[in-house]
Amino acid sequence: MSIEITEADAANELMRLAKQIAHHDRLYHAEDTPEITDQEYDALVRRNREIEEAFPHLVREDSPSKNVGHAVAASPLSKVTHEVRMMSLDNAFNAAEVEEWVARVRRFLSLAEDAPLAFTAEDKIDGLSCSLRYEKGRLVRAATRGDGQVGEDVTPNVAHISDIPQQLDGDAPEIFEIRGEVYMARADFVALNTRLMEDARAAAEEKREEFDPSKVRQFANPRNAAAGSLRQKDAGVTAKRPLKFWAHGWGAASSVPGKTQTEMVRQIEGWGVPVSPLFARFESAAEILAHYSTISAQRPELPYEIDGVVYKVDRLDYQQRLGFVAKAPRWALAHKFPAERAETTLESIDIQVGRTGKLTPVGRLAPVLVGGVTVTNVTLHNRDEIARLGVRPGDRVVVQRAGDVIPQLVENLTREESREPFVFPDTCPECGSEAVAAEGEVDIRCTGGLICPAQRTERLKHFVSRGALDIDGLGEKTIDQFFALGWLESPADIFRLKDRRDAILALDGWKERSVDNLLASVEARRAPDAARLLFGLGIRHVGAVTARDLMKNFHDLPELRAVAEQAHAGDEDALAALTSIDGIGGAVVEALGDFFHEDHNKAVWDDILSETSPPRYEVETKDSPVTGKTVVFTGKLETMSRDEAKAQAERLGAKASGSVSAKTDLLVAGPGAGSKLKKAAELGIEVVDEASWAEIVKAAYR
Ligand SMILES: NC(=O)c1ccc[n+]([C@@H]2O[C@H](COP(=O)([O-])OP(=O)(O)OC[C@H]3O[C@@H](n4cnc5c(N)ncnc54)[C@H](O)[C@@H]3O)[C@@H](O)[C@H]2O)c1
Ligand SMILES: [Zn+2]
Repeated sequence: MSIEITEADAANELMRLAKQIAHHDRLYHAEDTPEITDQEYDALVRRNREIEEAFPHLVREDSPSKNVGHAVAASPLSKVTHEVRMMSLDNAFNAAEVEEWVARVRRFLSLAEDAPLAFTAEDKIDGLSCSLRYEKGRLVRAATRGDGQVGEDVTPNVAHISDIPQQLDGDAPEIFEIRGEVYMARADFVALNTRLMEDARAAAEEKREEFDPSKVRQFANPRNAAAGSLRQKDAGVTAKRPLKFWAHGWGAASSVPGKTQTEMVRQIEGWGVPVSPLFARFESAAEILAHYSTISAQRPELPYEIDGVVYKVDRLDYQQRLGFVAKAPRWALAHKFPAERAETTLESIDIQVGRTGKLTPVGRLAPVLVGGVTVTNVTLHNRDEIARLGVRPGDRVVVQRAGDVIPQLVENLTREESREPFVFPDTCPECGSEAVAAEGEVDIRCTGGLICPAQRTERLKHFVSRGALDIDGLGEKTIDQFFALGWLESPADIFRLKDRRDAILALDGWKERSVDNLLASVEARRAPDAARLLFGLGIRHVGAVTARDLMKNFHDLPELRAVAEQAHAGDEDALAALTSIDGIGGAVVEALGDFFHEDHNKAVWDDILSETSPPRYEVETKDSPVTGKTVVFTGKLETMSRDEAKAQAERLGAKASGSVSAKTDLLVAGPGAGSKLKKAAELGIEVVDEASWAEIVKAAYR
């Protein structure tokens, strides 16, 4: 993602993000009462990272990218300084990011592409990190991570966690600090919340007070429950909470009895400390990604919550060489499950005006990570959709994004019938023209047409696009810039850019060659294809195919306009001339009539035709065995659309018809052909399949 902000804005935003993230770190790590979801938090962290990557010299001393967790200064528990700093993990949200990490590791170690490189992979349990210091195999101190340097002493508390042995089995080194996660199983978490509620109810009854369930403090998730239960001044409270533990690493150690992560994890297990049952060793990126899929499939059935899979480079000498960046090891990566649904705040509803004048409401969201990408906007489609969801700025909403699908707003969590609904504007926010919905349509459109700036730039972009005039070198940014300079008031101005050669050259980023190339591609369209030009005007209902159908019948643009205007004025013959064309119906006739009814459209049209001279439109035909014959297509075509097949037939000088009759010469039948195929057989008409048809077409062009 590229960041498009000025340096001053970047510095400001980094300052704001540092404050915001520190605030949420405190609520989450120190108080176990997060105010925003993890997806919203992760989006803030991502944004911070992206800006820092774009402006490395602006990275702050107090940058969230350098800090782990939260300082424990205010904690009532005693403090423990970690001998070896406790770290966080870098995140990946998709396979590509994992592969990038593997490639980075290989580059760092200068490993050849085929050199062996093994990894471990295990589920990332959602609890809180805990360090257990064993001396001569005896547990002497347990501590939370805190800010990575200083944590809280929870030695008396872990005495109540049966997964944590007071004495290790077998031979342990002089000093060995086991690190892992204290967590709460899902069922225990649910039971705990239920018990907290019941206890509060009983207490209220005893005191003969009114019971208000909304005042009872319950835990938001098992992670917060585990943290809140472990970090208790009174270890007696911890004793009543069903906490568990598993190990995933180590810190200070007088000796390390293994050469790989795998050997070490098995050793720790051998000392009687649980490790993940899903821990395994793999030989490649593909294999760890496969394990990720296996674990994500099992996730719903696991008795505890996990939020991803952790990969580590297996060889400890490699880990040593890779070392650390900022706050995480280079040799490990957390591949997080991207939440496909996330909660956030709808901050405002903006109305955007499209090329055809359609007013589209866009929801601006507090940034949130959904499906692994930061989402800040969501389309609200139209007025009806806003009414259906009952959304207004300020509402808490659920956003969903699966795969590459664009994000959708699927639910409003703040539905209160009493509040005033959002009022959809009845004027265009761009030009102030009236905005109306046509009979029976849900979409609301600006009636400003080519005088509406939103429609003008969008129409210009469409005008030069591939399917229309196809002018190289006039990209969206250039159009926006030229438009802002007042150089592109109407499409015809494109053909007058040659008079601004020096002015363009004076702009940033333009060189003699690029200006000459641009002007040359404009000149190459002085005699444009009439159907493409017509399509380029962006008249409603006149798409590329319709534009071609119209031009095939009227051959030049002034003739088309004359007929359209006559039809609009009520001329029956003109109307019939239009509607007798295959594929042209009332909507097209009405749209053309409306277009030529507006003076500003007529002016644009005349202007374009004064700058260009499209040659008479003729469908160029090729000689072939089907020239002059009638062809019918039926069944499913696999390599082309029905429209394309018909266009091919026309270029070969054949007539494409929709029904089989005695006049039919050839039937092209794809799979699923039914009655037409039967009729052709009865009439003794030649039948070929799609492949043979393609051969006929190819032969004609040889
Ligand atoms: N909602 C909020 O306001 C808020 C605020 C702060 C943090 N958070 C959440 O907390 C997380 C960030 O915290 P973090 O910095 O501890 O990072 P993290 O939890 O994403 O990853 C680092 C931790 O993962 C743990 N872990 C679990 N399984 C592991 C394994 N197999 N191997 C190694 N480590 C393993 C370790 O304890 C390690 O410290 C994010 O998920 C974030 O969304 C939320
Ligand atoms: Zn408008």
